[in-house]
Amino acid sequence: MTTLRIAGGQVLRPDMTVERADVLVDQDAGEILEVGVEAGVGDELLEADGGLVIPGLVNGHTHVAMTLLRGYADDKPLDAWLQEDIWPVEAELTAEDVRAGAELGIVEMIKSGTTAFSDMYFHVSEIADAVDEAGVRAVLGHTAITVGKDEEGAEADMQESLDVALELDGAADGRISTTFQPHSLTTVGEEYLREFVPRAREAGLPMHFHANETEGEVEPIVDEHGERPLAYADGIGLLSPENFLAHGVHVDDEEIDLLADSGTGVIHCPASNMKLASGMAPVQRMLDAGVTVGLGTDGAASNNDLDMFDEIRDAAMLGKLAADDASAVAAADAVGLATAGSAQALGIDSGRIEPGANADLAVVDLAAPRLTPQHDLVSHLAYAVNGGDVRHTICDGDVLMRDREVLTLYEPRVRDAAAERADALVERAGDE
Ligand SMILES: CSC[C@H]1O[C@@H](n2cnc3c(O)ncnc32)[C@H](O)[C@@H]1O
Ligand SMILES: [Zn+2]
Repeated sequence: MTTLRIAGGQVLRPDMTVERADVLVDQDAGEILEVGVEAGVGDELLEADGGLVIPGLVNGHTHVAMTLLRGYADDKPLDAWLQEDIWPVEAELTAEDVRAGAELGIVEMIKSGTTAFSDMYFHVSEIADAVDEAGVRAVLGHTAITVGKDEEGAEADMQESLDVALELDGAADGRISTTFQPHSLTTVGEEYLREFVPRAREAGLPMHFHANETEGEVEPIVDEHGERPLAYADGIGLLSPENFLAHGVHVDDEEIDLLADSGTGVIHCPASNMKLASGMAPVQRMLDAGVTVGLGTDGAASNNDLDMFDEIRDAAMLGKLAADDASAVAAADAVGLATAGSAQALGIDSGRIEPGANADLAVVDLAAPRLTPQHDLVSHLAYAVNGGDVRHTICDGDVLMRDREVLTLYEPRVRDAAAERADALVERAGDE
């Protein structure tokens, strides 16, 4: 057994207390072995003096390759943004573009302490290769959209979502798991959901979809099906403990109960919801009802970064505004969304520093003037830390970033390649 000792720091425990401890990791198994001042010596040492060891953050919903479209189209609501700007340029994306965008997004996440992400996109084998090389953990899938397609095209897209999920599950030495992905309840026709959701369930595939993101998405479902979106989703078999939806902004009390009773996870994306003016998710009400709530950035084109510390702060701030209550979505709750909450929704054993859990960790350097004094480190994680404070990132027992240097991907090459591909992509789209 090869071991890594993360030594000299303070550690965030699952109950949100902080204690002085070392963390000993079994690098072969990729698991945490021991947490404590007496933790064994370790074959390799990672200095965490003056730092706080936290679970690697889990970005529960993103479109990682959309880093190429960061800053390409801003200041519009969801529908106009997708239809006028994003979908036309995405139609020009090549597999090589997706690879370059995914690598850029993964570097950004490693640098800001995120060790796992759940993604919805296409050219998924490119994203899987980037994940494999970078050493992070990911829940991947091909997203199917049937609106605007003939029957053959729609069936093929749904089938591809099933096939990709079955093919890539367990890739990258088990760091990749997969989901079946109908894009949303309005962009996939009912007949396709009714055909493919039972097939995905029979194949044992978890499902990931967008739902209840905007008010404008709720109305057509009520008009067409005579019920709210999540009652409709339940009737189709989309609600279950293995499945999770992104957004859940416009959910009423009955839908919150459906989510809690079915065990379906919700990935809250506060920055995207604010930027697209989609609305304010009732996060505190969902937590009070027992819904599993995680946190995600959504794509970099609607955020516009992949820093989960920003997302934690946004979740705490927006949660208070939504509840009209300054005690809502308290610091520890917001940190919990980005760690245990997302991990539970995604079905991965990360997001907690305990023996037996995945050795997915980040070390936050507490030296910045911004982090002084240190009355309450959980408060700092929620309200004052940013991604630039992360010193080391570890996933599956391997050190991916040491002293702010990413070891698995060469950052300057990744940056240059992505910038070049983004420019060429936008030029191609402009020529259409
Ligand atoms: C076909 S891959 C996924 C698809 O989703 C688009 N997308 C990005 N952000 C959002 C969002 O907030 N709601 C719905 N769809 C979104 C992305 O551009 C891809 O086309
Ligand atoms: Zn999304």
